[in-house]
Amino acid sequence: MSRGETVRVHPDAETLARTVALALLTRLAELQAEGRTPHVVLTGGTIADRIHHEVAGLAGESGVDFTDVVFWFGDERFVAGDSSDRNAGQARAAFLDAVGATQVHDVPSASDVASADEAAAAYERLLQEHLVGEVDVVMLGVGEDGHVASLFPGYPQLDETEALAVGVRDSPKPPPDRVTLTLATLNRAGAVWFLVSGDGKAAAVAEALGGADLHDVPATGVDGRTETVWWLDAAAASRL
Ligand SMILES: O=C(O)[C@H](O)[C@@H](O)[C@H](O)[C@H](O)COP(=O)(O)O
Repeated sequence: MSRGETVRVHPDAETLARTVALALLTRLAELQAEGRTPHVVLTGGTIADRIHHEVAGLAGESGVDFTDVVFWFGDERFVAGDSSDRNAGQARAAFLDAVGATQVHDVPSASDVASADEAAAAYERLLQEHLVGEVDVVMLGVGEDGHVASLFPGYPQLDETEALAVGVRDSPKPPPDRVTLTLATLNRAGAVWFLVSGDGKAAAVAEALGGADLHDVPATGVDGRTETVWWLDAAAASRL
């Protein structure tokens, strides 16, 4: 395990989602109390969606000013802007609209630009323009194959060292065309939170925490500068 890496196990997905939502709201409130504008990188996926809904339910009592939080996406499915597959659309529906977030940086869609590479280049420019300093919290779902964002085992994007965001073709998880932040960008975060639920992920979690090669288990390649937390339910932790 890296410096500052912790594992937090909760009995089930529901408790996990509620706990992560509360932790996020607490972190945002603390950062704002220090006079900072928090930057958060969101992820797609099922457990993230549950967490997002919990955030919407709990936001009112949190004291967080969501107009003063900047949201980014760790990856995006390269589909039409109005597709229900878009991580951005799902996050808006789950909580961003409900909490009144106004600073949400979407990855350009297939309705805006011609290719995932073009969308990635545009997102990189946005990051360069609006991301001063580091991201405060990066949230990452983890696939059964150990992928995070759209960084898949054996794929060349894992070795990208210059670009902040890159296009992905032939993704093993549909849809095939995607945009992802690179490891270099994800590793600029103060806190990295892995969000993992279900026994289908147990082997990937055990391998990542066991120090697998990042080309085999991409989650191994991401570490927060001050904190890396594996938020798990009991099923995802069952092989630890
Ligand atoms: O766009 C996506 O699909 C993702 O951002 C991806 O990295 C996701 O977070 C994991 O695949 C976990 O997804 P599940 O929680 O649905 O398994």
